[in-house]
Amino acid sequence: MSPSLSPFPPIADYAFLSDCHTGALVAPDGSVDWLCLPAFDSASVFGNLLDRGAGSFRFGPYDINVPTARAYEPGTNVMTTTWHTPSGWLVVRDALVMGPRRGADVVTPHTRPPADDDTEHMLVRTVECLRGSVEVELVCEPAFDYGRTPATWTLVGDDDHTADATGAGQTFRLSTDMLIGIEGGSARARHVLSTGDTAFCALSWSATLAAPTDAQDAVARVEATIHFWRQWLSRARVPDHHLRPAIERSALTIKGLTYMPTGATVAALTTSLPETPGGERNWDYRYTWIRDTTFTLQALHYLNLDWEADEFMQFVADLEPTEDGSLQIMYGIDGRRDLTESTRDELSGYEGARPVRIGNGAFDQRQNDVYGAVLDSILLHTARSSHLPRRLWPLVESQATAAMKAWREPDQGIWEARGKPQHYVSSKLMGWVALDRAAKLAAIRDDAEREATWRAEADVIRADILEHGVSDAGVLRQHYDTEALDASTLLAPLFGFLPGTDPRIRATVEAVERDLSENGFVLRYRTDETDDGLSGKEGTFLICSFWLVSALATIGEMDRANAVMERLLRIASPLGLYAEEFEVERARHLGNVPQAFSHLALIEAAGRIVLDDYRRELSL
Ligand SMILES: OC[C@H]1O[C@H](O[C@H]2O[C@H](CO)[C@@H](O)[C@H](O)[C@H]2O)[C@H](O)[C@@H](O)[C@@H]1O
Repeated sequence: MSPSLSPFPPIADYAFLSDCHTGALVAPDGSVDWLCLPAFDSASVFGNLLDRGAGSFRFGPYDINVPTARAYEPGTNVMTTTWHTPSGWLVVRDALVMGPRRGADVVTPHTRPPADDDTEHMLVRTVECLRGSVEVELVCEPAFDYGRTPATWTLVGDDDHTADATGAGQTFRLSTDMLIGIEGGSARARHVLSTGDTAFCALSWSATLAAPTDAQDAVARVEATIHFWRQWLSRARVPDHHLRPAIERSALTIKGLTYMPTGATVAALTTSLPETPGGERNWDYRYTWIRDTTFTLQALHYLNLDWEADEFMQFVADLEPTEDGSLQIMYGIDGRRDLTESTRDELSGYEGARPVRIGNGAFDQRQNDVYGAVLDSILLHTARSSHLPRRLWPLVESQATAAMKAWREPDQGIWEARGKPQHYVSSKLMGWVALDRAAKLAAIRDDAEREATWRAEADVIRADILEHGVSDAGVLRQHYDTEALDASTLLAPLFGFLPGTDPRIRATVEAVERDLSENGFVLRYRTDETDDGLSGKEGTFLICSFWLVSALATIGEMDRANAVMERLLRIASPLGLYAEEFEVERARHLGNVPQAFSHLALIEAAGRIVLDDYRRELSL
């Protein structure tokens, strides 16, 4: 389907709202095209993102679809859309409501703020007419269970201001100060506002279905949400630098991808936004990857948001391991282990990209980097809090033991290739990270015996990589049986496997920059050189481009690092968001959005540019 004729808005045009239980995507025309209830990984009730008949909720001026301006309320995940129509001006504000923060503002990084779980399970949309007179419309057309079940509407009370939508065993309530009419599966309202008039609508899905009583109440809830996000952000230490707005938007996005009840984070808000336009590289990212989340923790620690990271450590410590004692590579946001993948073949997919996948078949893959990711986080946690919590020690032992057993084996690698297992260099180097960090943790515990065992194994892994994983040109390669490049080898300097002064690191960074880049954006690998078990060429991978910034900083090439960073800032979405990939030819975002990987790597890259030494700042 030609993008110019596509009924689907570009991926980068969506605004992201979150209440840290679920999130919504709002299209420029004021339509909520993605919302899963009650949690990130629940079935969608508004799924227009993946099929134009799978549910939407529009609120905005009647007959005008292109807004004048869209922006987040500064320092928040609350959206403001300004509309200029032939007859006047409107401002709409959209928020997934967070309740007021009670108690004193907490300043120490390790103290959990009080009453933080104040989500109201409610989407509130307010409108004010600034000048003239404008007709506002509301069209709420849910389709439960990823579009399978249209809503049955029931008016509540006798004033036509409240209606319940039911389907697939779920009910939510629509409340508004406009008069609701029911037409089949949709609830509709239209109302003319004049200068100074306000109106609101709200969807609520908590057990009580409590809703705002009037527009003033609705505005107060939006204000409370603004206050919540600003208070949250005020606790982050963000460098005073021109990168500050990008760091702040990334911090707010990462927090917005966190599931508050457990502290787990989702890799992205969405499922099945294609990595290859019209292709099969469509994945469900609404789960918690150990790798993605432990990388996120680094970013949170860097921002001084240690208690957020502490929550996740508790989540990891409580996870149910597999039969051999190791962790899965990913879990549900509630800690569940089974994420069996299925397809929803009745959905068209975004711009025809099929299949739409629910669940993720990678959940039981062998990916040997995961032990290093966990142990690096535990060391970071220990360094930041100046002690190694006793309940984490069994995890250190089990992950180090698993890494000792696993590192010699081939695996699916950090990119979760669905092809033949290989001896991926980045998996081996994360194996080195696992045993290096385990040895350091044993030293902190005065356990000389384990320290010596784990250090000796780390040395063996390092020697193995340097013998089998380096090409004749002195460049780290993708796996032991190929000359192909892979951007994940940039992790070598970022995790301290070799220093930036080592010629092999310089050669690797420069090879990726020169041979794995398109117009300065980095591919994770070349799909024509790598059998990942899938068809189609993908876009450049944004985390890899941010890694290049960080890696260039480690080899002292600050001008080049800055140049790549500035290029990356220029391709951010108009609201400062990043999807997973960027297609250079058409200058568009691809893949799931917003993607934690991209935002957390932005924070690390910014940290390395601003500080020159990110890990020193992390006290490692
Ligand atoms: O490319 C194939 C794989 O793509 C997805 O994995 C990617 O996303 C993960 C979550 O951010 C990330 O941890 C991984 O490194 C990426 O390659 C997908 O989830 C996999 O099922 C798929 O095989």
